[in-house]
Amino acid sequence: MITAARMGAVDRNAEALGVPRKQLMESSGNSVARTVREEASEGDSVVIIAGRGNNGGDALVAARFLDEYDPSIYLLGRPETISTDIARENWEALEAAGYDAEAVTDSTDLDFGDSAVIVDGMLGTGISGELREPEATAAHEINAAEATVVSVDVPSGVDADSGDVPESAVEADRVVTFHDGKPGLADLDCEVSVADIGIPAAAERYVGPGDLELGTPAPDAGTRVFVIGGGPYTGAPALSAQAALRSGAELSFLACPESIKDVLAGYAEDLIVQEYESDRLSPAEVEGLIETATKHDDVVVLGPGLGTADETLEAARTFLEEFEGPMVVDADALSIVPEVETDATLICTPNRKELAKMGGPELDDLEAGADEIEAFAAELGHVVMAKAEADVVTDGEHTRISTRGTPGMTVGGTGDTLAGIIAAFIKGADPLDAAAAAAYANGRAAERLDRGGGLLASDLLDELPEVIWGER
Ligand SMILES: NC(=O)C1=CN([C@@H]2O[C@H](COP(=O)(O)OP(=O)(O)OC[C@H]3O[C@@H](n4cnc5c(N)ncnc54)[C@H](O)[C@@H]3O)[C@@H](O)[C@H]2O)[C@@H](O)CC1
Ligand SMILES: [K+]
Repeated sequence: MITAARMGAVDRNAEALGVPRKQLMESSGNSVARTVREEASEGDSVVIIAGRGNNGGDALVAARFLDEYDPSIYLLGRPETISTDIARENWEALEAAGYDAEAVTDSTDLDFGDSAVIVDGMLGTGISGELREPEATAAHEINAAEATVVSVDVPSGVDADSGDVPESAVEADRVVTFHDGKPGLADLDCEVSVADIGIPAAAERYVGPGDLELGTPAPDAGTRVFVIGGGPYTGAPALSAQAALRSGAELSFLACPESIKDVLAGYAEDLIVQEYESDRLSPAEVEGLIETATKHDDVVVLGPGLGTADETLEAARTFLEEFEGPMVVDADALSIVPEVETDATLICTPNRKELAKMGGPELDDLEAGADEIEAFAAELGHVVMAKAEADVVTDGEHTRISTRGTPGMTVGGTGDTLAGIIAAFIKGADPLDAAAAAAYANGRAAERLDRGGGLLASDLLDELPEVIWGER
């Protein structure tokens, strides 16, 4: 099953792989025509009703594959208002080739005659709200006709994600949906078939610009990120906190020992540093940290630079068990995740060594071991983002791989920037989508900068907004 938003992302990834939407539209139209041929007999008449979006574009393509029925083609609305280039090009192709194609603005002009099959290509996944005119009346007429109704992708009006069926929606006999099943079609009382339209498997498997678009939050998401890190180290938490800001977080707070407060604050004036008394994180601090994070509805990054002192790990464990909000767990805090019982959403970001230390698979090649990582995430009950040349991100059910990035990223600190980006992306999002988008952004930032060697994690910071808002 695939949601409309994810479908849009996969479709964009396909385009980046060299399979443009217009090519997919050609396959979609062809597969609709195949179903029409199953329903129509020789000499039957076929009517095609196209809306002004890509759903209509699919239907217009189908017309070219149905010459044997000499179909009557209706476009709902004026051709100038067709909303996408590829749909318009398919309309113009029909006109140029002399098809019986007519634009109607008043649906009462539709004439189905004694048609055997009506193709409903009015609205697909781009619908919002109740059907408007001329679609509403057209749907009414379609439902009143005797013909077999073949709907393109979804019966027009039905919400492909939620399954909401407004009263005005088309009642289909058959639906030809594309690439994968849609959750909103599961309960419909009609025959639904899934057509393979030639989207490469890599468009789902490997993160691309579509994942970035899907996983990037709205600019007004208002996320406050709270990095709990530092003690023995200072660079790591500062990189995470700054990466979160560069990725759209509204505020980045850092909790750290008093002894390093000035060092952290000195890295950037944008960081807000909240100190605690002891030299490293210890159980005494936990209650106060949870209170702060809960009060501000924070996304927490736990781990960067914390060190592995027993009392620190004890404190991290209590934090993980008691804080209920979303958390990115990195570095030293990772090893305790398997022992922790929590309903909170954790995104764990281990490298190869940390993955093994968590009890996960020992792998040289993460991509080759993606299934094992997926099984480990399922057992763990959290999202795992395993980092190496290829990053494997999985929620235990679905797995995506990021091959973005450069060899220069083996430099220290690029995992800390990644943790900060995930934190900025995660609020209200599907954690898998957020993590996949973050991996893409971090890797792309490096790709844009790479001059062969000498990359610094801090170089990525400036580049992140260019990638996230420039390329999405
Ligand atoms: N995403 C993909 O990978 C692919 C999508 N394809 C097709 O593209 C469709 C989605 O296309 P679009 O995003 O252009 O959207 P649609 O074609 O579903 O609808 C967009 C049009 O409907 C109008 N509209 C929206 N709400 C309305 C309402 N309540 N009443 C009347 N009109 C309304 C809009 O103004 C716009 O003109 C899919 O359903 C599918 O058929 C295929 O071409 C193949 C690949
Ligand atoms: K439709």
